[in-house]
Amino acid sequence: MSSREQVDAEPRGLPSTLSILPLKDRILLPSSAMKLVLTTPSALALVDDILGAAYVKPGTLYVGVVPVRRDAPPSAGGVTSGASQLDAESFDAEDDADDVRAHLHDVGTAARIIQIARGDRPGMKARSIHWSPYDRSYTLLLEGRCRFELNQLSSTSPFLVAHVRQLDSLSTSPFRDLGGNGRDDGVTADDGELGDMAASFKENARALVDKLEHRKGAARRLKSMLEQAPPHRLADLFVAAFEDSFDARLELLSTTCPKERMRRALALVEAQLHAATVNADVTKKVEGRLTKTQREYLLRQQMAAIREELGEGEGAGEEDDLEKLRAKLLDAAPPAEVLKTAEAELRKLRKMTEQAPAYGVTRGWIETVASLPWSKEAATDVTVEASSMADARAVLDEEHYGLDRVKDRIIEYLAVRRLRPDARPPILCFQGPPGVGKTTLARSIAKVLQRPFQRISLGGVRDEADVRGHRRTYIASMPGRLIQGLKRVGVRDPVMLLDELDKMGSDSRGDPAAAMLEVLDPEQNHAFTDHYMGVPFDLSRITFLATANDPRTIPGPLRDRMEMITVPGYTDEEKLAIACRHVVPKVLEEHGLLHAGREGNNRDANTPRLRIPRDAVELVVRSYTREAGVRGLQRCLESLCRAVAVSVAHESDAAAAGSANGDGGSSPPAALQGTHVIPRGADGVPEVTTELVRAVLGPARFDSNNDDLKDHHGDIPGVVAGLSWTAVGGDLMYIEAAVMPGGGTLQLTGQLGDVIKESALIAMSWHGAGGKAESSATIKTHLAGDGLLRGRSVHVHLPQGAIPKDGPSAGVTMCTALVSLFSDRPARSDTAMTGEVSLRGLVLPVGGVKEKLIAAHQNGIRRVLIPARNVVDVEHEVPAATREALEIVPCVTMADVLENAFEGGYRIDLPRHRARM
Ligand SMILES: Nc1ncnc2c1ncn2[C@@H]1O[C@H](COP(=O)(O)OP(=O)(O)OP(=O)(O)O)[C@@H](O)[C@H]1O
Repeated sequence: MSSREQVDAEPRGLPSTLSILPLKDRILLPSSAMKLVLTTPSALALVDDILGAAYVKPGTLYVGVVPVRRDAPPSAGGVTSGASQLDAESFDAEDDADDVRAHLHDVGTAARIIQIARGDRPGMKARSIHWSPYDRSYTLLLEGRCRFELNQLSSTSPFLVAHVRQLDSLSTSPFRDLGGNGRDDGVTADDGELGDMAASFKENARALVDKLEHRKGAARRLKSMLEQAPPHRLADLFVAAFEDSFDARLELLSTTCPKERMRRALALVEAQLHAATVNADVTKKVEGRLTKTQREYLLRQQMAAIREELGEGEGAGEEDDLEKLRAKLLDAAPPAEVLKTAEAELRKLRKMTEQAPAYGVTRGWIETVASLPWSKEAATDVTVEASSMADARAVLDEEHYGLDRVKDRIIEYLAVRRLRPDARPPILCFQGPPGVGKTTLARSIAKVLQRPFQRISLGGVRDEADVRGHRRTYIASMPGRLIQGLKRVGVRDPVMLLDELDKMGSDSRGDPAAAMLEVLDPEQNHAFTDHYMGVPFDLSRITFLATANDPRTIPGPLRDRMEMITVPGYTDEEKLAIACRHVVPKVLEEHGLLHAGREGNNRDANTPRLRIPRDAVELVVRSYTREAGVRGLQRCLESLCRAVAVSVAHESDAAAAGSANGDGGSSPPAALQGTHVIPRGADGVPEVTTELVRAVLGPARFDSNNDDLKDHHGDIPGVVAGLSWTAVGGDLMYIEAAVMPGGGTLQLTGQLGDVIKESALIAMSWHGAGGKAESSATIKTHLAGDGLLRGRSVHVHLPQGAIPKDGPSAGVTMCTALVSLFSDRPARSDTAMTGEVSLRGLVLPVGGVKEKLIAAHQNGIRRVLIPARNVVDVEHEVPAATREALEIVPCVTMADVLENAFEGGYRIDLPRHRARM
């Protein structure tokens, strides 16, 4: 603003002519103020005229503000910031005063000019080159003082001037002289009817202002104004403050009778009060009910609606998303009952905000339902065709070496499935030591059945919720492993392997085995209800298989539901064959040691970049692994591959750089070579020699020459070779017995389970006479009678204390060790034994004979004493090479064992030799 002038003087009455400011779309009421920014030529001329007057007469301080009729030409009226006005020049130049008058209303407001400020035209650039006299503006602050009737226009240029007739009193200013009385309209403050109406109006207005007080700061000011204003001003004051609509204001402006005005204002204030009361009540109620999240939701919805209105379309995004989810849900085609529940949840979701805690939970649940294979099945529902039985066998043979009996059993299983496709197949459980191919056999079955394969690992599962899921109310709850597996596999009829079923435990968090019972029970599993899902899923189309290392630890009821198939451990020869045919190619491929295709060196695809000859594998089998399966062997071969990889990778680099000299061209530089120099065969291909095996794997881990007990046990009474079965397969184990100072007790050491401890007690109490009634000479009575137990105890130790041992099959070995101890005769060094012993000296059959005999064979044992009833297993299970290498002696009683355990036989009556301490 370049200048500012304060114009201030009080007039006594309105002059008969007034300069007129036509105003479009807005109405200035008496008793209210208005700011106008004037930019049109006529308005500028009007203000110029006021300012240019040498003597400012009181009458010139007024302008007449007259509303423009709605039907005036649209071009009429120049809009400026914060104000709109009619530009008199915008009327057709030909129009005479009467035409211009016709566009204006009959009643206007005489306004006192409170302030005039000069400025640039809004939107003008400060340094405009083409300045025009109109590139400027005036800002007027006007105060409405009284109504006037607009008569003829006396001039239309350069601005409008009109003859006017004052309608209201001019003497009171609502802003300065609130207590004044208006006179000239013939109304007095004590006019009875107006006074009553004013009182009632004030009461309502007060109540209204109270209701609005907390929203509008101005309401408080208005309240005091209403209290003090004379009755005939009340209506104007109120409408100016509360009514924004042009029509309502125009109506009041046009109502010249003060009583009529008051009547209208009274109706208005009552209506406003009613609306405000209802509004306040509703708001109160709604606010009471709305939680913070709901309020957020409401606001978000409004925001979404606004965005939609603006065409930003983001509001539709979430809806689209939920629509997609619904489509996915319908696509999954769950049973009607499940669909109904899911749809209900979806409806709930639509009413929630994304920030609500329940939103994620509900959405996660619906997504899980939508991604489960409720009706999707594997592409081929194979009931193995007659011709494909041979194919099935071929697949099994191709992927697994040996295991003929296991494969036979699998083929039988497949054949029954073909003949009775509708029957529920038995659940096969492959039991055996680790790394013997149980998992891969299950995979082969899936391949034969052409079904997707899914492995569910149950090792270490202690919580029922792992199987059956957590209820949705838990934080971070999710479905159990079964449902998760189904979600991953994507069909409802996969082959599902329950791996390591025996490693499932149970604790305070429930019994997962019980849940597993339901999964495997054909009577129940068609409606398996996961806690998280809360709706049943039909598991009956799944082909379940299971694996276990030690089936004894599978709970009885679960074991009864399955058919156990033993996958025995391998002999060294079998391991060698498996390694050469399956494991070596596999590890070479995994380490990038097969040529991918024709390369610069002209190698064919899949020719190895590393050769691992049979003697190297054999060395690994014999000296670096002691296991029933081939997992440790595989790990050793992988170590060898890694050691060679550096050299081969370097060779590749060199070949790429064009400096290679065939395969055997360049050796890695010293920095890369590490500690191993990789030898090459005659054709230049790197080769794993036995020396390299020793260099990479270190000293032999299982060198039998280091075993002192094995070397010397033939000389020591009380030390006997037993054959045991552990989770890693068969093993040869020396049991040592000695007499120690003590109180006549039996002491056992070597990480033993309960069953083996019982066997030791039985061995102690065993009737030395082989169960004959006439002899009561048990070992214990013998020891006591001989005075050997006086002040002494027997100590039996099973070496390799780090390995847990349990089971009854050490019974005969412990008896023999005690007899050897007390008879002071060493047992035969070439003989090992296994068998459970009864209290009366009978030798009972045991498990794991195949692994035990293999272990005996591998450890250079020549004779084995086994329970007579296990002979049949030997014929079925034990490889011919092992059978032929061993002298197998069946035993019925302990007498038979002792007869064969000592050089030159053994007579049953216990000798009274002192045992060596
Ligand atoms: N008879 C076999 N023929 C070919 N490969 C075999 C044979 N037995 C085992 N393997 C190989 O040994 C590896 C280990 O087998 P797998 O994982 O199936 O053992 P597992 O018995 O399931 O062991 P775990 O009890 O620890 O799960 C696999 O790579 C598999 O190919």
